Amino acid sequence: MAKVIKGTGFSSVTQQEIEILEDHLFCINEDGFIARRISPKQEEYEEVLQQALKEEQLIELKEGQYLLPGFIDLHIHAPQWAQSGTALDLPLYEWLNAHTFPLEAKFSDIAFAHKTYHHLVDTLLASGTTTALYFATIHEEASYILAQICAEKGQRGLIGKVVMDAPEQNPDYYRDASAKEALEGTERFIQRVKELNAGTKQGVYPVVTPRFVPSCTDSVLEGLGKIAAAHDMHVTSHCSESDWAHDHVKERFGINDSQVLKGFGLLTDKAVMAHSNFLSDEDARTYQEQGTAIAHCPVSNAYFANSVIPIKHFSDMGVEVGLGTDLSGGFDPSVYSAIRQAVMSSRMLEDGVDPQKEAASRGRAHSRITVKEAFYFATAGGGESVSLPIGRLAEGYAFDAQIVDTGIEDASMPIFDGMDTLDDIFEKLLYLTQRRNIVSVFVHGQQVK
Ligand SMILES: Nc1nc2[nH]cnc2c(=O)[nH]1
Repeated sequence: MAKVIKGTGFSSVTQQEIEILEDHLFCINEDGFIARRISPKQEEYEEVLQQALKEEQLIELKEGQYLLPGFIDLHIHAPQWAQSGTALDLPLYEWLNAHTFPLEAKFSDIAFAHKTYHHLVDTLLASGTTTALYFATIHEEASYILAQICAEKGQRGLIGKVVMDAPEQNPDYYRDASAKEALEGTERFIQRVKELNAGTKQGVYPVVTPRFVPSCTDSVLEGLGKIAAAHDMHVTSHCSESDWAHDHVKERFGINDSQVLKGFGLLTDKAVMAHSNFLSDEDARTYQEQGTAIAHCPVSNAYFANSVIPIKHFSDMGVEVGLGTDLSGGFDPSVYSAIRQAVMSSRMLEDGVDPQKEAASRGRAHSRITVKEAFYFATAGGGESVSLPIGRLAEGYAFDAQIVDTGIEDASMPIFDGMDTLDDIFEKLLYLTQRRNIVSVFVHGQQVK
């Protein structure tokens, strides 16, 4: 073994159920995977513990520290980190044109890309995000720099060079010159990131990334579908996010966003579609059949979605679900915030929000999710969505983890006199953890914080 971690951890079994791994040994092999998970009841516990001590491989959690899987952010716009926390009073379409496209255009400047992306990846790792599915920009060099920074700093990155070639929907100063150039650039980017990945332990992956249907011509969508199939690539995009985006696609094609994406070969089992708020049941069944996942972005949805997604309903239909921060439509880089908002938004959908209405007709029944379900989305669900063995503290999974210290000075949690069960502590961890509480982070067995 390369490392043995001793401590109490929490990991999802199903969406509703977690396992509490009290005082377990997590044995990490040279390849960065959890080779063995040993409970104190097992015979070999003491022997493995003593051996790890002797070989100086033991990392022992202190009193008040707990182990959680690293979080998976399924939807984040890396360049938008530079404007996080601003401009959220505008609707999506105006926000894109007035703020976001001008900002993203600046990533033709390599020095600016370096500065922003270093800062972002450090921030995410410090916040417990061990895997991120990124939108970069249309620029090949800046997008590649993001992949290099993930590789260097040890974050598992899935990185999309954004494609947006439709002249009517994108400004002249920020769009692909033609479908042909966009497709050639995507092919080159895929090859370069694949080569980079060959020397990277935790994995960096190129992703086919049409920004969203409104910003793409038919020919580029068709070409991207072919590239995704030819290279068996991850795919990501936005789908049916707001009234405007959803209706725009319906007017152009006469069918829903998701059916358009499917027609172009972009709804695959390695596809992750951000938002997906306005899916019909038929669309959700298509996701389920195709193995396509929803990146649920509850913070950003509060600003741009014009609705609350019935995430419980879609998840019960068997659609894979993970969480996204959606920087900077969402202002907070922490997946903890996404977990909290996912629970709160689902409660508001269930109860309804207009006090002028009768309670019985105010909300949508059976919509709430628990914090355990939101934790599942942030970990195991995210792993399933990108078809990688990540998101659980279980044998055969990559050791991606965060150690949370509940007693850290200035951020200690209200845990007194042995009153709390480990179930209570799990909930407190999810609701009260701040960045300062996250004292160590591991990706693929390597300590990165
Ligand atoms: N939230 C969000 N939605 C989009 N739709 C197209 N582009 C974007 C974006 O950058 N953010």
